[in-house]
Amino acid sequence: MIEGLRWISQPCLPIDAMAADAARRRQDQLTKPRGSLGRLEEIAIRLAGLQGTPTPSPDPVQILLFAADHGVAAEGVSAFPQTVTNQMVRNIAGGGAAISVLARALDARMEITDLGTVEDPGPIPNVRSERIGAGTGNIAREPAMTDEQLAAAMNAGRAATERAVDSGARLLICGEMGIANTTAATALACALLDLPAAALVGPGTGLDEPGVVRKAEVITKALAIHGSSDRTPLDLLARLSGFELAAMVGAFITAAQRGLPVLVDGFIVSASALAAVRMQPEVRDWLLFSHGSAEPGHRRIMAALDADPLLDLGLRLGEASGAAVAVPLLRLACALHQQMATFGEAGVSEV
Ligand SMILES: Cc1cc2ncn([C@H]3O[C@H](COP(=O)(O)O)[C@@H](O)[C@H]3O)c2cc1C
Ligand SMILES: O=C(O)c1cccnc1
Repeated sequence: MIEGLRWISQPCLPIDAMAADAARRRQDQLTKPRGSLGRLEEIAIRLAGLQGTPTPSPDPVQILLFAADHGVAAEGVSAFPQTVTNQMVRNIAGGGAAISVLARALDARMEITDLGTVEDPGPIPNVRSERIGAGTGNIAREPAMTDEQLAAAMNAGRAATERAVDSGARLLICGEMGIANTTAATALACALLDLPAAALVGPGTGLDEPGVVRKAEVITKALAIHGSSDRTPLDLLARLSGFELAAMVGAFITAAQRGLPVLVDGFIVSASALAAVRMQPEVRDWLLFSHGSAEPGHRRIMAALDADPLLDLGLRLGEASGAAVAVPLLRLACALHQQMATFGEAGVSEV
């Protein structure tokens, strides 16, 4: 085990089956035909079991946003230049990005961490700097990161999650910003699922057809160098992913160990979730999934995780935007669970 990562194998917290059963019984007593609130019932029951309470709630919601650059951007695998990562970190912190608007509208807490964008013109207001390097290595030629960098990234995600737990957060959302990170996420997922690049590759920020073909070739090259099936998920994470992806893996494992439910965003975040589950299968119990991403490989990752995301809105942004959009659903599911009258209370006849 890599020095500084021994905590990965610590057990996850068990789910409170009694709280989930009590929530299920309450749902069946509320003034509606049994099961008629569909997945909203499921959400309340799941959260009750995860939070160990008859009064589940996603609030306070903590959003952790991790940003980093990717050496593989040099292969022309994104429709946008690498400098956009740092520019978008400033935009997110300045309030103008999609996630900035969503976090504000939801009154959610957000912490932004720069783990290594290539531009470094000094501190950015409201952004934590935990620079691990000036972006990762180009995975088409070399490993993305060293074991030391992997440990630093995963520990940054762990520490951010511990801060969230200690400050009373009841739902964790992770998001990312990193030009070319759909290439890293696709390579990682292909290696973990033992699938070829063509099975998962997609346009990311908007590559045209020839661009997607080139991107698949780059991923195929990366998989040939690093993707050997006898490598551990941790090794694949170091070789094929990115600092922000590794931080999210650390965050998810820590959340499950500390008992904090997670709402997983789109394609990129799901690749990290898959890696976390491969390292610690019990992490799966702590994950809810917000939406199906338009990035084609997302479906494969959802199938591998036996996940059925709540929404299907054609989103393909990242930044935790889809998870943020699903928060009102969780709020409404919990409000219904807590505030609806039972048949007995309302004097409504049961069958
Ligand atoms: C302006 C802008 C804002 C974004 N916000 C999220 N992403 C998303 O796009 C990137 C991944 O796509 P690819 O692998 O094709 O580069 C990530 O930063 C992801 O968060 C953005 C991308 C852009 C251009
Ligand atoms: O679903 C995502 O996370 C995604 C898809 C395309 C581009 N950026 C992010």
